[in-house]
Amino acid sequence: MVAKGLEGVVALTSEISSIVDGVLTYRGYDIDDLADHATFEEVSYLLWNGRLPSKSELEQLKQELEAYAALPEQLLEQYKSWPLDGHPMNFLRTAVSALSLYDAETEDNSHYANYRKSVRLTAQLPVIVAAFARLRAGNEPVAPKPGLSFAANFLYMLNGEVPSDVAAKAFDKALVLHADHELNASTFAARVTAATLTDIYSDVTSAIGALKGPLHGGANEQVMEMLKEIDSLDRVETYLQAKFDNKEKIMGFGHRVYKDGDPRAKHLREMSRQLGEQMGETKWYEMSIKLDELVVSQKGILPNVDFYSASVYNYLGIQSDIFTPIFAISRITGWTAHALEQYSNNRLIRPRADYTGLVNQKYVPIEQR
Ligand SMILES: CC(=O)SCCNC(=O)CCNC(=O)[C@H](O)C(C)(C)COP(=O)(O)OP(=O)(O)OC[C@H]1O[C@@H](n2cnc3c(N)ncnc32)[C@H](O)[C@@H]1OP(=O)(O)O
Ligand SMILES: O=C([O-])CC(=O)C(=O)O
Repeated sequence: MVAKGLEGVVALTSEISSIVDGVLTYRGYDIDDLADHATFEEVSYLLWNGRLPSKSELEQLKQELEAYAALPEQLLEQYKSWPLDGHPMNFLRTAVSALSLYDAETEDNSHYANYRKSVRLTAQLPVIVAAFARLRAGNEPVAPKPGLSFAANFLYMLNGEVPSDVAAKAFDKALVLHADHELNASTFAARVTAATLTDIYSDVTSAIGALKGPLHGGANEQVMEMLKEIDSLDRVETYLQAKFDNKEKIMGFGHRVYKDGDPRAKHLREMSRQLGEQMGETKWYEMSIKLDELVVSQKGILPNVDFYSASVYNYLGIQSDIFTPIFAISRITGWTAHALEQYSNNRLIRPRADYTGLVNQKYVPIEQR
């Protein structure tokens, strides 16, 4: 029996995050609790180490994140010669792969070296994404500002201005909500890669490639494109009806594991409402609410994490093709925590396929074909 899409298959054990009866936990902490109280730096430490940091451990992590953020100067120079008109996820995937060439520890698969690389990658991903966004707009990259939180620093490097407290807090919460999610497709890709005992840059490169797809992390960008295409509240119904008639999927809805709703969506919905009100531009929030009500009432399918994150990032002034890279900036902590776990108790991941192709073929010389 083939489990198409591996639905319901338990492929491995993990102590990192769990989804049971619609409740998501990181290391045993309910996502609602973490979203309301924890910072992204604390959550990163939690995912990697299995416990919340003490004050001094958190301080040390913050210092490491600041110290590791600088990209190799040569690589930063090279970025300027790379094509900047492609998708930012292609740039990010290539940039992470290129980083492996500049790291003396790339081939060191000891736990401590891989832990250091996890922190380094977490520090460097936002720098890469912000540098890309600025270079393609014809601006010079902005170096990270010591003393800012991880979330505030990304917005600072992107826009060249220290963000408001409201924006930095909202972004921090979005990062917390996206940090890990059990055996989602990109994390599975990272673990399959790690299970060959290759290096952690390879694991993350695989994961970025998997996250980019519109059925996974790429959906947040598609949601914003949909909102922009609809563009006004009174067009939502007609737009949706046409989608339903054409049997097209509505981006940001549905989930392989959650059938009664994604616990992260309510936080993002509330953030979208608050940001919309604060900015005096509730249109994107109101359209999202209407889409949500109609998809739920007509199809019984609920919004996932990608749905309200789109309007949240849009309210924060971020361009829609940077949404999925932002997902990666957060999920890098989950990917690397899973890679560390995989290396610590490894077995090659190699399932079987049920062969349904031709049989008994005989080679025919090319002249006779
Ligand atoms: C961070 C994340 O990765 S969250 C997910 C982000 N992806 C999206 O938002 C893309 C839109 N959603 C989807 O494509 C799917 O719901 C997925 C990929 C998330 C889950 O896929 P699966 O578990 O394989 O469910 P599947 O695609 O088989 O859907 C089951 C049924 O619900 C329908 N359905 C699922 N999602 C949607 C949707 N967004 N819009 C309309 N119908 C949908 C399917 O058409 C299918 O109907 P059928 O049984 O009549 O054929
Ligand atoms: O778990 C999944 O299939 C997708 C998801 O929601 C995530 O990666 O956050």
